[in-house]
Amino acid sequence: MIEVRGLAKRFRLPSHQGKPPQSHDPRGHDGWFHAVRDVSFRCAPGEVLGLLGPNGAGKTTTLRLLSTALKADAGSVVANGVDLLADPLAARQRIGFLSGTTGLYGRLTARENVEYFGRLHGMSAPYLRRRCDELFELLQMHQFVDKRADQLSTGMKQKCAIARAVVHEPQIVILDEPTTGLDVMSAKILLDFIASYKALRIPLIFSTHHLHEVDKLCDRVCIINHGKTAFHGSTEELRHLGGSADLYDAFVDVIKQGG
Ligand SMILES: Nc1ncnc2c1ncn2[C@@H]1O[C@H](COP(=O)(O)OP(=O)(O)OP(=O)(O)O)[C@@H](O)[C@H]1O
Repeated sequence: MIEVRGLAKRFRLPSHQGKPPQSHDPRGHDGWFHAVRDVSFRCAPGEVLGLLGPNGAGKTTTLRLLSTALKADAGSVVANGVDLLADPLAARQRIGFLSGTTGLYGRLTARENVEYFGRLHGMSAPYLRRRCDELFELLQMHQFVDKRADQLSTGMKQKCAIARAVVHEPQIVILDEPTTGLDVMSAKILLDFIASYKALRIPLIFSTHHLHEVDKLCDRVCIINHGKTAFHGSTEELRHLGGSADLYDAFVDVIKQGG
């Protein structure tokens, strides 16, 4: 179980920038931009949680706080009783994090990129080999696994980045917009891969703009608007929020209500 409570993060606005980045955005004041103001949600073993919200809502910042890539100003992230914000090393061992910004090593092959991260996590050679074979099979990477990363297509790179993020068999998986840039067949492989975590009873959190992915995969949803949790509940609760049983309508309602 991962439980996130009252997460907050602000960034200093450049001194020449009197106004917040979006002038209608209530988050910029006093020389700071409060990107994440109060985000709370939980994800239990066997659940997939979808993190939704308009562009700039604070999804990536929230996920970077969870992964300890950024230091939170307030709030807590507790996983199986361990306070991850207080113990970033424990967090990095427990969490597999796919970020939209971390590049692969271009001169290494896909296989070498994944193996390198496995070794950094202290995996033994036979265990690492077994785990890589399993991941390359699940993500259908065999055709390009020995190609240099700088020669891979966008979708191939994304699969490689995901394999790298979860090579150490983390207890919690966090993926920032994992299907971005993937064609239909690759997206299907990835969605099946995400779904497989339910059977493993490993909480998986992913951000997305695609409501059909939420419909297909998510047990639970957190909608962030202007840096705050505007909705948190089961996908079924969200679906019936507006009475139309349509996720698109419900999402729009939550955002229009100003969350
Ligand atoms: N390092 C930073 N310094 C200043 N502002 C930042 C920084 N990182 C993010 N922000 C601002 O915080 C807000 C939230 O950004 P974030 O990337 O978390 O949004 P998002 O919900 O992931 O958006 P998208 O759907 O477009 O990916 C944005 O207004 C962004 O400009």
